[in-house]
Amino acid sequence: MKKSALVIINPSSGKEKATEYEELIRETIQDTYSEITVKHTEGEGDAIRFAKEAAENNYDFVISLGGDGTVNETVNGLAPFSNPPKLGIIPMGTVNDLARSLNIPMKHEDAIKLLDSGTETKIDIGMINNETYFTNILGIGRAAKAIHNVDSEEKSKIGPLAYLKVIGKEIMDERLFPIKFEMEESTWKGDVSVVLISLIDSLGGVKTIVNDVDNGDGNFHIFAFKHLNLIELAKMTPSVVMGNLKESENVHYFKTRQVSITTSASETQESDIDGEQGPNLPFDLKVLPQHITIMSN
Ligand SMILES: Nc1ncnc2c1ncn2[C@@H]1O[C@H](COP(=O)(O)OP(=O)(O)OP(=O)(O)O)[C@@H](O)[C@H]1O
Repeated sequence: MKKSALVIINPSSGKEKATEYEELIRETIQDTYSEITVKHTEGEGDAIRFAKEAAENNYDFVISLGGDGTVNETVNGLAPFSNPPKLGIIPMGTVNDLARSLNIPMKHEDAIKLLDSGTETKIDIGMINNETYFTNILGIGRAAKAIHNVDSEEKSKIGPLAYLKVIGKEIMDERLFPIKFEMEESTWKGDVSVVLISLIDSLGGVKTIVNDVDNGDGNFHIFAFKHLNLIELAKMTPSVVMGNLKESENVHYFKTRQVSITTSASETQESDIDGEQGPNLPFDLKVLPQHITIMSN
């Protein structure tokens, strides 16, 4: 049967090298996909639109070339469909959290090979208020934003400590906010400094920071930090380096498929989704278990 693939390229990603790989992708998948369409994004929202059109037109495969922002947009185009096309990722950004968590090689030629010879892996998708989707991490609180702005050169030099440094700057002026989690299993409320809700085991490009999260286990992993001041950060460093953050005394940890998150009426809390600005609280979060199939390693 004739199969069709759409290649979405963000030409601005990865030092503008994305378009160079167009031909190699065609050669790699043309035996399986007789109809290959290539579309280049020009700005925000294009990758969402292209992926949505592909799903509406019953494409079999959508390939996303770009950083986490482009992949997140592609997923937002595919996720509303009950049986979306398979997804391929060629990581071209600086962080590439989802690709790292799926062992997709950072070397582009190797990642392209997987489009044909990789293993199909089903991943969970997080759904916010029935309209926004994420694959990696949702952050709430000021320090959450800082995490995604960690310098990539520093990350490769000093690993997870690069995060502590950036967060350290942000928390000189720590401000706690009230939060309430209403889960299927229980309700919890308290004052926190920052909340991270993860679907994957890689955070900001460092794969070990949350090392017991299995992408595809059907759960959100919620880390609510009581404090992010310098003393607590110093105490937490071993847990962060070892990837067992949930054992830290400074962290309230919850694992759940579904959660409503609210703050007090007088608070406005912004969020950060997969490295991009997300909506403000309140949230109704649901996991769509193993909803998207990705070619991985
Ligand atoms: N042709 C284009 N020129 C400039 N920007 C674009 C273009 N197409 C899409 N964009 C923008 O690129 C952003 C996504 O970039 P993405 O995160 O994928 O790559 P990156 O910034 O290289 O990666 P990273 O964030 O990992 O460093 C989106 O905000 C989108 O608006």
